Amino acid sequence: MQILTPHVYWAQRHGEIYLRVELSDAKVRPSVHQILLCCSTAQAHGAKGDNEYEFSLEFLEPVRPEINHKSTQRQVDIRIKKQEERWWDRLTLQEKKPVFLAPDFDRWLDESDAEMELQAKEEKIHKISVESRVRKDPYLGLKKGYLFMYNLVQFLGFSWIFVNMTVRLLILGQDSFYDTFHTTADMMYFCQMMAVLEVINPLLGLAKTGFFPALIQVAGRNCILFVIFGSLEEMQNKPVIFFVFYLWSTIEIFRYPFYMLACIGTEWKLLTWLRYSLWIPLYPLGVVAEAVAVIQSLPIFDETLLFSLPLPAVLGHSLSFSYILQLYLVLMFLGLFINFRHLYKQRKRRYRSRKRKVH
Ligand SMILES: CCCCCCCCCCCCC[C@@H](O)CC(=O)SCCNC(=O)CCNC(=O)[C@H](O)C(C)(C)COP(=O)(O)OP(=O)(O)OC[C@H]1O[C@@H](n2cnc3c(N)ncnc32)[C@H](O)[C@@H]1OP(=O)(O)O
Repeated sequence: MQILTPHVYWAQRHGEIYLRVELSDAKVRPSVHQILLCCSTAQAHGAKGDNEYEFSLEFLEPVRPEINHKSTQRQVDIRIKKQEERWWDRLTLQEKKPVFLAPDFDRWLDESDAEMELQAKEEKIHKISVESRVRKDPYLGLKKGYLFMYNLVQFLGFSWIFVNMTVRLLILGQDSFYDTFHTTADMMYFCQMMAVLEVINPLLGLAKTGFFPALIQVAGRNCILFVIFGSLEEMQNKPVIFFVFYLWSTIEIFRYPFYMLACIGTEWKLLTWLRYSLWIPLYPLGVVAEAVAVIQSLPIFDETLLFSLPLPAVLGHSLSFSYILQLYLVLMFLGLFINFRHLYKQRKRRYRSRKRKVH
């Protein structure tokens, strides 16, 4: 029986060499020593029938001694690890390619494609490790359950306010503006007191909300609700309350259900779009409405001297709370800027990562 040389096809990745030997039903005896691969196959079926086949390759750079090989009915697949993870310019030490060797176009990648493949593999491994770390959290179910209930309660509260105001507007028209506070304030107090949890949640690692944006949001609204509307009876029948409450509840009836779905790993595209788009007109309108409320309250604080700070006689009797509110007016627009930027980034991040997932 004569010894023949089989056709060998090759491809590489940064860390590995793939060889495919076109022989069927081969019993392979491969051995690799630093850079020399000797491969003999006993009694294989090749193009010239049953024969003994043999080939050897002197690799461009050192490889690891372990060889992974698998014979199938059609071919022999050999995988060899490179000693150093590096892209090779060619397979063999000799510049001239042996005649039995050819590229394996089924596996062939050029260097940049292989890099992208490597990157995709690393990203997949990273994702799996993050997911398994998250899965390891024994309280995950409890945390999600708590957040789900919190969001549900807020959704119901704000929906009640929104529906109540809408129905009253449809029935009473503009007259409904004047008693918004008396009909909805209790529920708004409840929802906004609960909203303090939105500042605490990120501190406890329960939600991924930004701490400062949440603080600005909750502190800003509660200042308007409790200090301006709650403590000044003269403000409580002003139409501005209608606009403030309506703008607040309009965003919340979309934001909380969006979070509820996130807690159970679901998403509705339209709801996501509304959560990440409605704030664009609503936020500035909300700040303007709140600013109008603050401006309307200034003379009332001056008159009633409520919350005024006592001063030494040489400086006058007291400092009206309206001065603090004027400073707050400036802070409001600073808060608007910070949160607008935050929400803009959240929107961009959301749509950028969604686009990437599609490809
Ligand atoms: C230091 C003293 C400060 C004094 C401040 C003085 C200045 C005050 C100025 C204040 C101006 C306020 C004006 C305002 O009251 C006017 C209005 O509200 S008008 C109505 C329109 N308003 C809005 O649209 C704002 C609504 N509010 C918000 O969007 C949030 O409160 C805000 C904190 C601003 C942003 O939210 P967040 O950072 O949470 O963004 P995301 O929604 O993208 O969430 C990020 C990820 O966290 C997950 N998450 C968040 N919360 C929950 C939750 N409760 N349950 C479950 N999951 C939650 C969310 O799913 C996101 O996860 P992922 O990234 O995986 O998608």
